Amino acid sequence: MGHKVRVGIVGMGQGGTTIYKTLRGIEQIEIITVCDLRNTPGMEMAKSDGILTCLTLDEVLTIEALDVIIETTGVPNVQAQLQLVPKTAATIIDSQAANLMMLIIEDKEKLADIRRYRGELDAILNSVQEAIEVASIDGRIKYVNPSFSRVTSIPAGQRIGKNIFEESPNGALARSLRTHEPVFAHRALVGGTDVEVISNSAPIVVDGKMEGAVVVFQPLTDIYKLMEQVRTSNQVINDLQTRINQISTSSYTFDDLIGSHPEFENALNFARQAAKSNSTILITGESGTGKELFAHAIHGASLRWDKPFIKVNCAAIPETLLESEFFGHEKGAFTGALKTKLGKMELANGGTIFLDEIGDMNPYLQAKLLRVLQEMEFERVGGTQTIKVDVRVIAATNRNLLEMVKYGEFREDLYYRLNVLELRLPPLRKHKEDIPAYVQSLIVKFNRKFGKHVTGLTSQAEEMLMNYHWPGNIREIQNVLERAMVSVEDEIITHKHILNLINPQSILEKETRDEDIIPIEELEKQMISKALKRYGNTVEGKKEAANALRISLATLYNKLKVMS
Ligand SMILES: Nc1ncnc2c1ncn2[C@@H]1O[C@H](COP(=O)(O)OP(=O)(O)OP(=O)(O)O)[C@@H](O)[C@H]1O
Repeated sequence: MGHKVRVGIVGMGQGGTTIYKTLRGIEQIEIITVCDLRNTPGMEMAKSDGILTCLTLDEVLTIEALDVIIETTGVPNVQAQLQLVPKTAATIIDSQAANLMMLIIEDKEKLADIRRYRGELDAILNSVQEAIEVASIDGRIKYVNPSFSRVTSIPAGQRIGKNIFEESPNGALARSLRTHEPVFAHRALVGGTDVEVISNSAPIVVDGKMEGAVVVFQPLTDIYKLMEQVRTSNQVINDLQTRINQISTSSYTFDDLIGSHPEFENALNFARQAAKSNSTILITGESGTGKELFAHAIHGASLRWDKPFIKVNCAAIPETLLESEFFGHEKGAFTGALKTKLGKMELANGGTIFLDEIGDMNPYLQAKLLRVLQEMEFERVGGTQTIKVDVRVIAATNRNLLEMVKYGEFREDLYYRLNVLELRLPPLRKHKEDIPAYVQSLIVKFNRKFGKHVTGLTSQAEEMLMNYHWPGNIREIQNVLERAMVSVEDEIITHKHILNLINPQSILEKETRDEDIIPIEELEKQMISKALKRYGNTVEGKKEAANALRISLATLYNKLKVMS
């Protein structure tokens, strides 16, 4: 390689600086000096590059062996002085020639800029998921990005050069070209394909003149996929929410149980003992005697207190769902089983499952439950994997299971499995002495709820409550008190507030005490109304009532006719 061309630049304004910047990147050129009487940014730059800087042309001219001096000042004096430099010493490029040089350089720089933009744009267009297509104002397709080909399966080569008015005359792009307006959320098939897309298009305007248009679109399937993902995520959130709701660590303790009558005390003591063991407990008692409350308290006092307490109301779940409620199901186990779902048994793992209304469980499930109680293992509906759990079972019922066993309505083996420890809760009428304490606690509770200041009840009202039969037990006394508290205006509840709230028929029933002898006919009436109260006045209820009374349904209807 020959020797480098040694250059000096006179005038380091904008032009000189541009020339400087360009020349310094060229390997065959060595910039020896730059010159300007002002300290321009170009001078600064050269200084920091380690180039000799001069303030006057004279200084430049003292430097020997410059091959070329580029003059960019355009100042006549300077030009004149330079003309005197002998051609053999250095070639002078004057300001005109330098201007020309600058124009060429600037153009080259612009081109480089454009190339850079183009590179960036290509990278963007190639990386977006959306399909992009550009057409010129006459409809000629000029560009499609790779996503366009992915979405439509049309290779770029088969699309570019064609006319959009022929290919997709009703698409958003053609429409924007026709109307000169943007188009939003246009749903259509991409021309010649069955790909449904949703597109947005806009005119391309250069210097106020529309030169073409661009369309951006996504296949609906992509959007559906996204929606599907959103739906699945929502499902997960919902599942977790229900799980959180289901997993209630029990909220009641033995301290919440009011009552000091010996019969109630016995139940309490028994329950406290039972809480310490892991044995299955069967809680029996009429409706509203506090079976659920006891179950909570037992769990709360057991070693499992910090683990889940899961309640299943065996009567409330439709029979078809009961099995999946209990054992969960695998995805696709049946129509509608879109996701794998954990059953209550799995949710209760480590804790306690409370099987309320166990007497209402269907025979098929009774058999399944028996196996779970024996082995503590089961399979999800539609699943093959055996799942092992450690769950304490507390069951409750207001029905006479032993009797149901006798009549084949409840599995005997299951009954004995459940009835390891039996906690019998006395009906309220058996521990009436506890009524004043209940009432007092309810008054406190409802004062808070209704913002009242009731202090108690008259002795006549209290006597009325004591004499009542309370078929609905504590739940009923709660309802009666709540309604009385709504109507009371003073601080004392009187018998008038209560009179209409309790069922006089029950007082009548109460009056025939156990030891009284009453006419058989009367007893029959009482038994029939008791049975109907228990099973309900519906056709189904009457069937069950007839069953329990051991008479045919027809006989029951006859007797009811006579009674009314
Ligand atoms: N000993 C008690 N002290 C205070 N409140 C009680 C007591 N027993 C029950 N209760 C309250 O009485 C209501 C009924 O109790 P719970 O739901 O436990 O009865 P249950 O026997 O499970 O009834 P069912 O068989 O109808 O489901 C609840 O509001 C409960 O808090």
